[in-house]
Amino acid sequence: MRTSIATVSLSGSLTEKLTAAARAGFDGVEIFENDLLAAPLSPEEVRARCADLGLTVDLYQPLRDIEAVPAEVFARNLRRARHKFDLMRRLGADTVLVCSSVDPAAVDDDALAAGQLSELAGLAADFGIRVAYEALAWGRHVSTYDHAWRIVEAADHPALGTCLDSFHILSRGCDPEGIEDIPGEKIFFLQLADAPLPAMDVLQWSRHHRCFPGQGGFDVAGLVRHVLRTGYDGPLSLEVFNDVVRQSEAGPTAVDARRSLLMLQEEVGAAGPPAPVVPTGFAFAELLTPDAEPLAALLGALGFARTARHRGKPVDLWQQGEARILVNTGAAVRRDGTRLAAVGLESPDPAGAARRAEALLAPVLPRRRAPGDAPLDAVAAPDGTELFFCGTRPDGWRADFEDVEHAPAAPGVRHIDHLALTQPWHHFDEAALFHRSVLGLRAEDSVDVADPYGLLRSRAVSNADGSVRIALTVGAAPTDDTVHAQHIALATDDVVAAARRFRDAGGRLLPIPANYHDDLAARHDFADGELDTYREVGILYDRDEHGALRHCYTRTIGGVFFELLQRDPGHRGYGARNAPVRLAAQHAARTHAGG
Ligand SMILES: O=C(O)c1ccc(O)c(O)c1
Ligand SMILES: [Mg+2]
Repeated sequence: MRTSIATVSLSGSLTEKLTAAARAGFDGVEIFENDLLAAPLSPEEVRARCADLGLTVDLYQPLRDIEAVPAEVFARNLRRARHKFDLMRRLGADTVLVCSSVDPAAVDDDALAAGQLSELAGLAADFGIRVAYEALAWGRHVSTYDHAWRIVEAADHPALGTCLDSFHILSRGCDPEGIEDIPGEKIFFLQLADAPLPAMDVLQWSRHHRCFPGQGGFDVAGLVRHVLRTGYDGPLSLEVFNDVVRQSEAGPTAVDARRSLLMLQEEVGAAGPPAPVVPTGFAFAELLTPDAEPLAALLGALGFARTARHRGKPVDLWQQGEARILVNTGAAVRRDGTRLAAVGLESPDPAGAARRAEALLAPVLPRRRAPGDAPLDAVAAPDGTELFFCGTRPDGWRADFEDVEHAPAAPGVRHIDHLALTQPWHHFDEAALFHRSVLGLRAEDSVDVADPYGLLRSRAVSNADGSVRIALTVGAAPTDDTVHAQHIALATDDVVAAARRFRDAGGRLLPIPANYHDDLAARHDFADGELDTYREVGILYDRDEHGALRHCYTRTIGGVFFELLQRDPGHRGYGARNAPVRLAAQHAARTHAGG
C-alpha cells in the first residue's frame, strides 16, 4: 500500500517538509496550496525536488467554494480553476482536491452542484487532471461523505470522484460502513487523521486538534477496512492540522506519522512490522548523576544496598528485592542534572523486540556501549530515554557487574512499580504511540491534572499483568522544573513501615499539608487511627472499586525523586487525584529550599 502525507501535517519550509517525508519513508505527498505559495521554488523546481527525493505528488489541495453558485460566479470559479490546473501540470500533480463549499452564496441544490462539478471535471480532464470532491464537516450544504458521493454519482463524469477524509466522517458520527456502497474506483483519494474526542466546534477541532491515527479517539482502522473493501487502491494519506505539529521539527513528526501508518497497516491486516514482544518486567532503571553521594544517601535510606559495581565503568548497582537502580557517574551531566537516562526492560526475545522497534522507526543504539560490555539490544524513545531489551539469562547485563561486599538490603521494597517519565511538551502523543506500538503496551486514557502553575497531562502505558507500567506526563509550562522531574515508584507491601524506616534512616519525605488529610476524612471511612498515621507520616491515599493506593514521595535530587507505593491488588491507578497536592508540595519544598 502506498503511503502519503499532506505537507500541512509537517512544519517548516516546503523543502524541509518534503525532505522529512522522504526520509521517513513516505511514497508521496499532498501539496497544500499555502505551502507552495510560500515557497521560493517554482512549481517545476518543486516537481524536480520531489522526484529527486523519490516522492510522487499525489494531490494538490484545496480548491474551495467552487460549486452550487450562480452562473456568473461559477464562470469566475472556472477561471480560477484553470489557473490551478495549469499550475498542477507544472507541478506534476494529477489529482486536485475540491472541498465542499462554505460560501454563503452557495445554494442548497444538489443538481446544480453536480452539474457544475461535472463541468469542472470536464475542464480538468483537458489537463489530464482528476477532481476529488470532499465533504468538509462544516460544509455549508454538503457536510457528509454520503452526500458528497450522491452528488459525484449524479454528476457522472469519469474525471470526478470523491475524497474520503476520516476526520470529516468520524467527527460527525457518520457510520463508515456506507463507504462500501461507493465503487472503489470512484474513491479518488483517502485522507486519514485521528482526533481526541472532547466535544468542540467541528471547524476548530479539525483545524487545530487532528492527530495521527492511533493518537486520538477515532476508529480510523475500522474506516480504512471499509475503504479497502471497495477495492480502493490509492495511497493512505495523512492529513493532520495540528498546532503542536506546526511548532515541532518536521523530521521527528514525519517519523511519528510513518509509525502511525505502519501501526494502522498492521491493524487492518496489511503488511506490518514483526509482531510485538511485550516486556515482562523492569530489569533496571539507570540514573546519571554528577555526584553519587546524595543519591547513595537517598537509596541507602530507602533500604537499597549497593550490591555490585560495573567492571569497566563508574556505575553502581543498588538493589532491594527485585528493584534495581544503576547509578552512573561516568557521563557528563550538569551539576544539578541527575536524571533517569535508561530503562532496562526484561524481554522474552530481546532481538525480536529490537527488530520490531527498528521496523517502527525507533532509533537503534549501538549494541555494545564499551569494549567488554555484554551486547544489549537498545533503542531510543522519543524523549531520548534509552530502552534496553534485556534477556532474563544471568549472563546478560548483570554479568558486566562484579558483586561487592554489602550489608543486606531492607525487606521493604519488592520491585519497581512504575516509572513516571516526563515528556517534552510537543512529544506527548508521539510518546504514547511509541510505547504502545514499539513495546506492545496498552495505553490508558489520558488524564489532566491541575498543577498549581499549569496543567499536567498524564497517560499510562502498561503490560497486561502490570509488571511494566510507565506513566508518561507532560507539563503545560515548559520551563517549570518541578513538573519536569522524573520519578521511580517503588512497590512495597507496607508503605507506612517503609516510610517510617526511611525517616528513621535520615530520609526526608515530602511534607503533605494538613488540609489534604482533613479532606480525606471527609471522603473516605478509615479504621481507628489509620488516618492519623497517614497524617503523621505524610501518606497520600486514593481508593476506587478495586481497592486502595497508599503512597508518599522523597525529596527531589536534580531531576529525579522516588515514590514509595502500596497498591491493593487490582488497583490500577497512579494516584492522579493526589498529583495536584504532590506538585504543590514540591513547588513549596523548592521555594523553601531557596529555589
Ligand atoms: O480545513 C480545511 O479548510 C480543509 C482543507 C482541505 C482538507 O482536505 C480538509 O480536510 C480540510
Ligand atoms: Mg481533508
